[in-house]
This record gives sequence, C-alpha cells and structure tokens, in this order.
Amino acid sequence: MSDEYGQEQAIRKLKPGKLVIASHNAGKVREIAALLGPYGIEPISAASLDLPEPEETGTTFIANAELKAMQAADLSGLPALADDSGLCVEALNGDPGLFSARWAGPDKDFGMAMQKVWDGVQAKGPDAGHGAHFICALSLAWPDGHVEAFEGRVDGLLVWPPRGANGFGYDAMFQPLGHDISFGEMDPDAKHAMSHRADAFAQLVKAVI
Ligand SMILES: O=P(O)(O)OP(=O)(O)OP(=O)(O)OC[C@H]1O[C@@H](n2cnc3c(O)ncnc32)[C@H](O)[C@@H]1O
Ligand SMILES: [Mg+2]
Repeated sequence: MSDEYGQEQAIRKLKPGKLVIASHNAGKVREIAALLGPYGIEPISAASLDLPEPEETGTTFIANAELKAMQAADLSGLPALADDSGLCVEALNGDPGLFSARWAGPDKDFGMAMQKVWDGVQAKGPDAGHGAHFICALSLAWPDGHVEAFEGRVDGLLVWPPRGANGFGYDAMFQPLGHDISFGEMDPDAKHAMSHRADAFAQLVKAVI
C-alpha cells in the first residue's frame, strides 16, 4: 500500500503526480493526456511500463474499465485510469458496443469495421435509422484496490462514406447531433469539448480531482 494513496486517506483527491493511462490505444492515450493537460498530472502510458493487455471479460463498459484500471494500478503501484468505450448503433440493437475493438479484428482494421457497421445497417432495409451513440466508461483505480467509475455518452448519426482523417476508430463515420461534420473531420479540441470521453472525464474531475 502506498502512503500517498493509502486506505487511511479520507479524501481521495488525485494530487498532481503520476497517473498511469491503462490503455494500449494510442488514440485514446492522446485524448486522455489532452484532457488531463490542465491539471498538472503527468500521464504515463501502459505501453511505456510494458503492462500487459488484460482480457476484457466484463459484460458492461464499466466492468471492463474497472478491470483494466485495477490491473494497471496493482502492477504499477500507481493510480491508474482506464477507458472502455464503444460505438452503439440503434439499428443493430447496440452493436458493436462492447465489441467495438473486436469488430476491427487482430489487425485493428477500422476501415473494415466501419464497412461492417454500415453493411449491417443497410441490411436492415431502407427504413433503418442512422442513430448511434458512443459510450465511454472511465475508471480510476488506486493501488490499494479502491476504484471509481464514470460513464459518458454522445449521441449522433452514422454517415457514409467515412469522412475525415482526425481521431481514431469509428470517428470518420460518426457525426454528433447538432453538427454537420464527423468526429473524423473535427479538430481534436472540438471533439474534446463534446465527446463521450469528455463527458465521463468531466464527471471524474468533479468527483476526484
Ligand atoms: O482497451 P484499450 O487498451 O484501452 O484499447 P481498445 O482500443 O481495445 O479500447 P476498447 O477495448 O475500449 O474498445 C473500444 C473501441 O471503440 C472505439 N472507440 C472508442 N472511443 C472512440 C472514439 O472516441 N472515437 C472513435 N472510436 C472510438 C475504438 O475503435 C476502440 O478500439
Ligand atoms: Mg480493449
């Protein structure tokens, strides 16, 4: 148990210091580091610590975020922040959802994954809606086993063909409600102002920073 983050600490404010970003997705690590920017917290990536990628056996975004954060905190001895997220498509009953990364296969081919999403919606017929949302669960875990989690969401529409080279994953086929450009076409700062990750992060900041 570390002194700084021990069980006896009544208020678990995240003091400026080191925080492991328990993700192996470079796009997420970049976004989380940008969100942490104003708080004077030094992010350390799981990859730079050679942390293993745990199997995501949870049945909810929060469960998966918690298992990733708890493993990284346990192995590193530092507080760790993990993100489990995904694209939920209404016409596909919420798929790919928890399996958003897995739909891209071992080569992480999101061109193929986006095509699969679009083909799935087309197969539902001409009346299928294009509504979708992203969910992001952020979990913060301390080496003593304490863990908290926050869930954010952004609603939008699927667009086809994919547009823009910014962002990562499914960004090029997702247009947030009230906007006429996709996340793939948006400046990173604009995405950070409205994304599912920003929503979850705002809740985390309120609770612990
Ligand atoms: O588990 P870690 O190591 O964090 O990395 P991952 O890529 O496997 O991440 P997830 O298991 O949470 O899978 C979520 C997938 O959902 C997609 N996704 C999540 N947030 C996104 C965003 O902001 N924009 C586009 N796609 C996103 C993206 O393709 C991710 O690979
Ligand atoms: Mg993953």
